[in-house]
Order: sequence, then C-alpha cells, then structure tokens
Amino acid sequence: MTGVLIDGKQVAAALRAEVAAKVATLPYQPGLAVVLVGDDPASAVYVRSKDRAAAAAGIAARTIRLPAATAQAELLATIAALNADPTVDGILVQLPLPPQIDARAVIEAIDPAKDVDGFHPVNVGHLHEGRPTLVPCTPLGVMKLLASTGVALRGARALVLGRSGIVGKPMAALLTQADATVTVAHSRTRDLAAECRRAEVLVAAVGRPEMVRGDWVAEGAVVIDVGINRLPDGRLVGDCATAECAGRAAAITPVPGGVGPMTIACLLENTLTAAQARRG
Ligand SMILES: NC(=O)C1=CN([C@@H]2O[C@H](COP(=O)(O)OP(=O)(O)OC[C@H]3O[C@@H](n4cnc5c(N)ncnc54)[C@H](OP(=O)(O)O)[C@@H]3O)[C@@H](O)[C@H]2O)C=CC1
Ligand SMILES: Nc1nc(=O)c2c([nH]1)NC[C@@H]1CN(c3ccc(C(=O)N[C@@H](CCC(=O)O)C(=O)O)cc3)C=[N+]21
Ligand SMILES: [Mg+2]
Repeated sequence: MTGVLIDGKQVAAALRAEVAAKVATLPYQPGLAVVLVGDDPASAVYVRSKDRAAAAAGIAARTIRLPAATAQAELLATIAALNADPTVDGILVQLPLPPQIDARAVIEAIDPAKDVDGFHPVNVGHLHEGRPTLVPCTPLGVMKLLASTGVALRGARALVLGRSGIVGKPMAALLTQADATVTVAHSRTRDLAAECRRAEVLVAAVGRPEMVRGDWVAEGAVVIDVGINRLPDGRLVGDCATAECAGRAAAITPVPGGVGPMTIACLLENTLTAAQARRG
C-alpha cells in the first residue's frame, strides 16, 4: 500500500478561515499576547508565524520580547499585567525558557481562562476529567488531522510514542476520550518496534529524527508525525522515515506541512474559544 500524504497546510488553512469568519461576527477583537524570553532563533520563527496567522484571522496579536537575562519576578509581573488586561484573551509563553526561569511557576501564573496553550494544571485536570477546556494546540491539531482522514477511533488500537506534558500525555487523553485503546510508549519501553506494529493509529512525538522506520508500521495504519527535527545540513525531518512509512501506512503526515501548521491554527481557535468564554 502506498499511503496518502495528509495535507496539514490545507486542513490548517480551512480551520484558520473558519476562525476568521467567526471572529468577523464578534463585537470585539480577540487579543493574543505571546511572550518570548531570549532570542532563540527557532522560537523567533514560531512567534513570527503565530503573529502573522493571528493578524490574518482578525485577532489582535502582540509579542512581548524580553531579554534572555530576564529575572523570574519580572516575567511573573509581565504575566500578571496580561492577566489583568481585559483586551488580552490568550497568553502564550514560548517554551523553552532560559535556565534561570522556573517554567512550571510561570505556567501556573497564567490565568487558566487565558491559557491558550492548555498547559496550566487546572486545564490539564479538566482535560483528563473529560470536561470542556482549553486543550494543548498540538494534540488538538492531531485530532483534527485524524478526523480529516475519516479513520474510526472508537475501539482502534492507538500508540502514542512520547509522554511529554505538551504532546504525548494530552494526546493520550484525547485519544482515550475518542474511545481508542491507547498505549503510551517512551524511552523505557521494551520493544518499541513491536508496540508500533500493533497500532492502527500511530502518533510519533519523540524528537528523534526518522526513528520510526517503515517496518515499524502496520499495513493500513494512519501515522501522525509530530516530530520537528532540524538536521545539521539544515533539512527539517520528522520522527518518522516518511517515504518508508508511507509504503505501509494508509495515510501519513509530512514534515513540514503536517502537524506544525495545525498547531498554529489551533492556537487561533483556542484564542477565539477563550475570548468567547471570557466575554460571553
Ligand atoms: N508540530 C508541532 O507543532 C510540535 C512539534 N514538536 C516536536 O515533537 C517532538 C517531541 O516534542 P516533545 O514532546 O516536546 O519532546 P520531549 O523531549 O519533551 O519528549 C520526548 C518523549 O519521547 C521519549 N523518547 C525520547 N527518545 C526516545 C527513544 N529513543 N525511544 C523512545 N522514546 C523516546 C521521551 O521518553 P522519556 O519520557 O522516557 O524521556 C519523552 O517521553 C519534537 O521533535 C518537537 O520538536 C513539539 C511541539 C509542537
Ligand atoms: N508555549 C509554547 N507553545 C507551543 O505550541 C510551542 C512552544 N511553546 N515552543 C515550541 C513548540 C514548537 N511549535 C511549533 C509550531 C508551529 C510549527 C510549524 O508551523 N511548523 C511548520 C514549518 C516549520 C519550519 O519550516 O521551520 C511545519 O511543520 O510545516 C512548528 C512547531 C510550537 N511550540
Ligand atoms: Mg509538520
């Protein structure tokens, strides 16, 4: 079987258009504040594309750039000001943060109602309880990509490769809610290839370039590659060897052009959701 490439750019463009159409009907302009500490070039690129996408959807985006040496107290004061600002509906603090900053404390300082990353423990708790909440953008985007393929999740064996708080764990929670039978694999998993081969839906989020080989993929599986890995030669590759895996999979996301664009589109959707919840 030669798998279909899932066009994340197209699904993301449709979602962005849907968000823009809803925003256009609102009597106010939703606001998004992105906080960038330091000058990590990769983060700067993400922040610019978030800015651009927000503006195109009619969302008032502002980026607050703080020097790499910013003290924890100063960052917390910035967040307190954004929490108190009624024009700000969504707050995103770009990760990773410099070593002098306690990322946990920063995330916990964000008003959960404005936490468009869905990283605050209150929102994490709601997600795991199955209550409506702000859901982390990347796993939310993966669910929408899965929906676009038409794959039936109910009763399906799903394997999530990776257990981070920003991708693997919320991904497993969402797939469980969708009635998949979910396995979470990680660096201590005994036989990764064998676990992967059992999966009808495989979501890879490990940060290891092309670790998932073609013969790890079950014939007809749907494969979502969350990985974004920059190689020394400058190429961007996922966690899956895409061409090999596509030889077995029914469908697979490319990198770039797969999950990445969905993350940004879901950030806009979360900003709209937060604005509607806050402003009625
Ligand atoms: N497209 C997008 O929008 C986004 C893409 N990403 C990308 O997704 C990937 C994962 O990101 P993130 O979740 O933040 O990464 P983390 O490094 O936080 O987590 C990686 C996970 O993979 C596991 N792991 C690492 N190496 C192995 C291995 N050799 N075998 C099995 N498991 C392993 C780790 O296991 P253990 O827990 O045991 O250490 C951990 O659970 C990265 O490439 C990142 O760039 C991330 C966010 C958004
Ligand atoms: N608080 C916080 N929230 C995040 O959501 C967050 C973060 N910090 N830190 C970094 C990661 C990574 N991330 C990406 C977003 C978009 C693309 C994206 O659009 N990628 C494109 C192209 C990328 C390129 O060409 O460099 C693609 O895959 O097609 C990728 C990665 C969000 N993250
Ligand atoms: Mg991608």
